[in-house]
Amino acid sequence: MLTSPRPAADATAIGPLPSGHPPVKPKRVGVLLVNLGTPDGTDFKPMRRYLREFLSDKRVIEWPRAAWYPILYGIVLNTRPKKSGHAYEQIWNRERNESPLRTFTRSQGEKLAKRMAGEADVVIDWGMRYGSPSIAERVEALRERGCERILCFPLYPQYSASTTATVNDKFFEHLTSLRWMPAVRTVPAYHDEPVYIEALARSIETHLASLPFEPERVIASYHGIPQSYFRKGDPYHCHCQKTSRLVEERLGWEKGRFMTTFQSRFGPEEWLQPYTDKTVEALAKQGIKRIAVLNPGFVSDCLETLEEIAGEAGDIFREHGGEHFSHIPCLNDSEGGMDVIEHMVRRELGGWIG
Ligand SMILES: C=CC1=C(C)c2cc3[nH]c(cc4nc(cc5[nH]c(cc1n2)c(C)c5CCC(=O)O)C(CCC(=O)O)=C4C)c(C)c3C=C
Ligand SMILES: [Fe+2]
Ligand SMILES: [Fe+2]
Repeated sequence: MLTSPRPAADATAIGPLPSGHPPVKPKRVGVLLVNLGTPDGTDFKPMRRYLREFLSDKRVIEWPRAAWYPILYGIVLNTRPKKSGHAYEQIWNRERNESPLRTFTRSQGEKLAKRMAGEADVVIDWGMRYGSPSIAERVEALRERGCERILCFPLYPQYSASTTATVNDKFFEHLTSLRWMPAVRTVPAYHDEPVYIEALARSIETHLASLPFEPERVIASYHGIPQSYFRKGDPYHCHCQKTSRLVEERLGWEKGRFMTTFQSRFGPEEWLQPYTDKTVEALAKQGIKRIAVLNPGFVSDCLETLEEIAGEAGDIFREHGGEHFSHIPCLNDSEGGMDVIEHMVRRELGGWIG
């Protein structure tokens, strides 16, 4: 729990309380940053617990339960925890014994609290859709501090039902259990916000300037979703394309140097294309020797960016004749990244603060 240093409002301002009255708390405004989630450890048990919660979510896997559960419980949860645990081991933050996603999310919360320190009675907290700290736990912690208004911020620049909506679902689900429900708001997608586009463009320029080579192609690789979700009306694909178009316009490069792809296929369906791994392979085969890849859809580096892109995609590129591969880090808790988070929070708190 991260609080601005201003003293709390005077809780006794309403006068003496009748006996048996529950304690009166100072009125505060809470901000809850929520990212996807992460296992508590890389061993089979915590991995299975996390994957079970994640892959049981109907917003993530939309197949009928009667078809999906036999596969989930019969195959996926017996095989994937070991494989994923091994992948997480490659990127695990051993100092804190946690995944990078949790480390970055915590740091974003702490840095946001410092940036909001001038605001009276604003409390910043963070949680995860799957695993810990849970949304319910952190909403309760905010209410304990007197937050009668809560802004829930799903940390996804591009909206998808499989990410943004499921965070909001879980948030609202907890509210249904409360007698005294806080007033709530949720932060919308910000795929085309100028502050976000500028932060991405600058992170690309800064990173490229630090490289000993000049990439012939720079690829914006987004997490994919099944094409069927897109056909049912999920705006995610359009949000990704718009982010890429705006970044490309801002960079002002020659046409064709900046590309957009989709990574992390899961299951037998067709996912959004072009696929990142296939594109990287094709570029290497075409004789392209130098590329850089960024992940604009991820607010923090995580398994999908550090292992799948910085690791695997780099290997694929080199195996097929590429020579220089560089991963451009996510905005994480950088100044530019924090500018984006602070901008969105201040805008969405309009009328609640200041
Ligand atoms: C049908 C399956 C999946 C959909 C749809 C999906 C959408 C989606 N996911 C992210 C962001 C992240 N996904 C992460 C891991 C991950 N995603 C899926 C499946 C779907 N994702 C799986 C099976 C996994 C786990 C991989 C494993 O452990 O084996 C992560 C990484 C979490 C971490 O701790 O590092 C993120 C982040 C987005 C943005 C998205 C749709 C827009
Ligand atoms: Fe995912
Ligand atoms: Fe589209």
